[in-house]
Amino acid sequence: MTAAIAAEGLRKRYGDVQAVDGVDLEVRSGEFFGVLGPNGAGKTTTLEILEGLRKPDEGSARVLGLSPWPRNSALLPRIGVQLQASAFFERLTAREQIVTFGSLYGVGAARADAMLARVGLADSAGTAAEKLSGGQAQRLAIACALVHDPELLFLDEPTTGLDPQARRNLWDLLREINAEGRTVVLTTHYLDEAEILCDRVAVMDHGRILKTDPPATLVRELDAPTRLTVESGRLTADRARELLDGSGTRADVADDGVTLTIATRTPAPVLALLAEQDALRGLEVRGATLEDVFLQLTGREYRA
Ligand SMILES: Nc1ncnc2c1ncn2[C@@H]1O[C@H](COP(=O)(O)OP(=O)(O)OP(=O)(O)O)[C@@H](O)[C@H]1O
Repeated sequence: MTAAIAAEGLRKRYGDVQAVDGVDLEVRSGEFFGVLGPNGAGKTTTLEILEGLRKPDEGSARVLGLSPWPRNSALLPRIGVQLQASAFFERLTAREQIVTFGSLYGVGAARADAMLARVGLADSAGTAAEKLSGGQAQRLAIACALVHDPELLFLDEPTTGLDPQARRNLWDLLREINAEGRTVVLTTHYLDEAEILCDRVAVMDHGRILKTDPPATLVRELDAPTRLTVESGRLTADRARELLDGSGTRADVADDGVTLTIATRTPAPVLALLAEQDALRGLEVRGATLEDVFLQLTGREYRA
């Protein structure tokens, strides 16, 4: 199968800032691919190069088998780029926005209406774009990016600033768009978003991709212990250690006076012990997450 995107050695510098510093990237056709990194990691610049909006200083890219730079008129109808909500035309309603975008691609009003319904905005068709909520504006931006039925959709931080419910609703929409067979490339600085949505994630920091893998593989390869936490008080850390040692269970035990934390690679006997000691109050079990992956790859805590 041909790759939807193949890029090698991309570099882009703005003055003193090396925004993109040697990025290699391959996105498979039909994939939901995430570029994850903190602010300033170089995600947007990388996307802009792939979208044909910026010329890289170095490196080469093929998008749907074509070179995106110089701006390629054979490529533009095949890709959708989600604009920032601030890029809407002034004083047009939601429907007028999407009809206008559609007309740029020779798409009729019926398709524009269908897309409004598709993103759940049929009831807001007559609302001025600047009066839409944050989540609605993002949906309209996605509808505009899809109006010409592109094969490949680029989304730059589509859920930034949305409340949790609006984010979840948007995730459902993005999953559906991908399930229709479209390749989706998304940048995000939300670890949970990358973990939930993406088939594969490229972890990016300081202009470089540190690792690319399915989220579950990134987490599994860490081989991090499971953390079990319960309320302090029922079982002291010393007693927990003694009992765990006695049963040959390897674990690190800590108690900060509020929470007893037991980190172990064999959670089953630890759970059994906590149950035996009637010390399960407030139990939480937490495996490694992409946050731990980022910490391991960069040596720093993740700060979006
Ligand atoms: N047009 C520009 N001129 C100068 N510097 C820029 C420009 N665009 C981005 N930068 C700088 O390049 C670096 C990478 O920016 P970029 O926007 O690509 O990162 P990002 O990962 O998308 O971050 P964010 O999540 O904040 O958008 C940052 O240090 C940024 O300040």
